[in-house]
Amino acid sequence: MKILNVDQIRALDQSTIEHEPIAPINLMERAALAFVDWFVDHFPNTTPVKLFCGLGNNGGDGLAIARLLLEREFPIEVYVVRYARRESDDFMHNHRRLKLLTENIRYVEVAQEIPGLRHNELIIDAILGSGLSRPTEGIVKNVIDVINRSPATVVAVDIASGLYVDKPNAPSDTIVEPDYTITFQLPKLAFMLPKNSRYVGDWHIVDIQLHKRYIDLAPTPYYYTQSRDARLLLRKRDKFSNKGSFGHALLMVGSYGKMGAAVLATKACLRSGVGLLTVHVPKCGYDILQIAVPEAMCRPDGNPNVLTGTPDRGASELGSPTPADYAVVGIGSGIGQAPETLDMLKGLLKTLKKPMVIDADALNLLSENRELLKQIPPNSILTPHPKEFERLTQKWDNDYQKLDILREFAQKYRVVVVLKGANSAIATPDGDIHFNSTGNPGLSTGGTGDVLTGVLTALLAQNYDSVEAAVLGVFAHGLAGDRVAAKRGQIGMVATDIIEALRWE
Ligand SMILES: NC(=O)C1=CN([C@@H]2O[C@H](COP(=O)(O)OP(=O)(O)OC[C@H]3O[C@@H](n4cnc5c(N)ncnc54)[C@H](OP(=O)(O)O)[C@@H]3O)[C@@H](O)[C@H]2O)[C@@H](O)CC1
Ligand SMILES: [K+]
Repeated sequence: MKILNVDQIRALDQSTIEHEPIAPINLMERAALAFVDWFVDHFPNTTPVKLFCGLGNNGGDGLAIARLLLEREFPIEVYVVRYARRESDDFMHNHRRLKLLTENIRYVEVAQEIPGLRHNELIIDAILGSGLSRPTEGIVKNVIDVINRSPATVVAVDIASGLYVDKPNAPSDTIVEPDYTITFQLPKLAFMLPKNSRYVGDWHIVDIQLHKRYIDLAPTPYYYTQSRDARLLLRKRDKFSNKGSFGHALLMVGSYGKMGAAVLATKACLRSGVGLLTVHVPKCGYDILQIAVPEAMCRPDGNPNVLTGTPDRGASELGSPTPADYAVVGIGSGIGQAPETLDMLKGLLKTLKKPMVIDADALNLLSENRELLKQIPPNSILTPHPKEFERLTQKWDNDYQKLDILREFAQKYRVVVVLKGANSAIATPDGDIHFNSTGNPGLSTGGTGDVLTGVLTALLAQNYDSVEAAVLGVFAHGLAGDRVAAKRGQIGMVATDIIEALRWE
């Protein structure tokens, strides 16, 4: 699903009006109805509602919502925040319609006119929407402060008042902190960014049938991966396939004390459809791996504790293939940062041409030796968490700058970068960024990154292209986390649960 910028959202509105065609006021009615459908599904009509609206079209939506909720017998009070003298046409229209139904519309121009808010009430925030052009101030700021201090549940219409759709707010900006945001048609870039989470809450999209062709043609670097997007990427298995059809992967993982990471990556790789899997581990990990995962072949390193890349004498794999002989190499989980391991990584980068998966300590080794970055095979997938990415690049002032740095890095080195976190951001060599929709805070626990490395290695081995593998793998990994959370909660979740919950249909 695409994420459009604020100018495109405005143009989409116009395009819908012209092409459907539909009168603007009827489009506003459609938006209000879609909001109300969600609302009545979530709150009983005994809940007292206070609705705050501004004077533009977000406020117009609010007035239409107020009328529709009154018709559904919600006890609702409407407060028009009069920050200016100019109302939009559709605001005026809905104001007239609402007045036919109720006298109970109040106007807030000074702080004394702001009502008290109680915990059993619901607040609907329709003060400012995507038309925000400057920081909130004066009476708008006062109202937002009162809303944010109140214990009431807050639902924002389209976007929290005071939050920009696609550019950074200043730390000093006053912005509504909603429990829910019900947004029209498309997700907004602001919703994807970690620092905005308190200004977004739990967000949901409602479909208001905006012009589909405009959306299809609109250029954008930003995408949001939902279930149907992921399903389109997933391939079915051919009836006549065999294990050779799904690639032979090599994982180079583990070190003394970190063999758990190796086992997790191995199991996840096998649970993600790889045809054959060889795992190169330091010699100390040989028994561990063979016992823990009988499905994988093991290539013990000559070194007892860390990876050097040189197999132990007597390692019995047929014809002793080199890493370049495998369909894909996944490297990093639990490998540590020993000098011998760095030498191994340097050697691999010199010889490997096919995309690799690079994670964890392999990324830390790269950040200590940035001259190696340009040797990474094109279309490799790197999976840093924000701290690892900062070490690879630089500090950022805000989440938008982080996206710029992410995009530039992926383009410069022609790699796919999975920046892990809530709404993991996947940057492609072409400059696109795909935000993931699955996953939950339960995934913030040791070993889940190793699981992802295994998943991505398996997908590359099966010949998914790197962007598809990253988008699909990250989605499936997060979805597995959501399944575990639904079954046993977020707090007790461990990485092994994620592996068990992976599904590929
Ligand atoms: N697009 C769509 O697809 C659909 C959109 N719909 C709805 O329309 C909403 C967008 O409406 P909108 O464009 O009228 O802007 P809105 O946010 O109501 O602001 C009003 C005006 O306030 C002003 N202003 C700006 N910042 C300010 C500040 N800090 N303090 C005070 N004033 C400030 C600014 O005017 P300015 O002063 O900059 O000229 C601005 O124009 C959208 O969120 C959705 O709810 C749906 O109905 C149907 C489908
Ligand atoms: K709003």
